[in-house]
Amino acid sequence: MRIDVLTVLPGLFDCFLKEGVIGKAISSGKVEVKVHNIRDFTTDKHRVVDDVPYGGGPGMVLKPEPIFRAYDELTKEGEKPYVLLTEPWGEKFNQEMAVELSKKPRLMIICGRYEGVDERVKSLVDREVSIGDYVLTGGELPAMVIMDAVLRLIPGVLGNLESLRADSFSDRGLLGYPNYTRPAEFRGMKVPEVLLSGHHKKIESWRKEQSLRKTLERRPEIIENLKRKGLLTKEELE
Ligand SMILES: O[C@H]1NC=Nc2ccccc21
Repeated sequence: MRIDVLTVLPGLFDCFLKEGVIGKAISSGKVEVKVHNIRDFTTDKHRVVDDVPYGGGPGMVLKPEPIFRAYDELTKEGEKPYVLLTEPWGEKFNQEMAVELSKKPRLMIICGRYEGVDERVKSLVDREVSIGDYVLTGGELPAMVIMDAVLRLIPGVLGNLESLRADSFSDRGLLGYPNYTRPAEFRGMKVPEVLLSGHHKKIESWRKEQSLRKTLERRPEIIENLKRKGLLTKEELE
């Protein structure tokens, strides 16, 4: 997969693209992420990327020209990208959308900023996406959240597919089970015996029960939803 990011703050992405799972996925060539500074697509001396809103009002709006110039330049060759715009009022990002986006061969993420982008930019956009009902200073962190959730789903990026399978939100949206590692007892807190038993069937059913219990406790609507769709087995319903 290739992702092109358009932003006025490219420096915010430096660590994200170098460290951890994402950093390895890029350095190994499994995925390609290019961050572009919208300012590099201005033509005036002061490299202006924003301006005051027509009709008055607070703050600044990202101008259309530099973004369109960047889009034209970056789509001259190769597959047309599926274009996202990070917006406070966009469609709520979730695991389902992450799975859908992970299947696209090429993405472009335009990072919203200031009081937003000129409305005409949206003629380039396939999906306006928000990561939540709170207002951030810009769309760069949302772009990183989206890339993190999407890139980890690309085959080969996460070493052990098992951890992908056991993820929260991936087994029918149930929350994940509790995890423990050595030592078996720490400050008086013991690891549940079943996990030390080596009895895989018992461990599996304990984990399933913990996952159902945690989901019922914290996100009852997920259980209700699965019940309605008949996606819970008889044992799970007990
Ligand atoms: O993803 C959004 N969630 C919250 N705040 C934002 C601010 C700018 C762009 C995008 C978002």
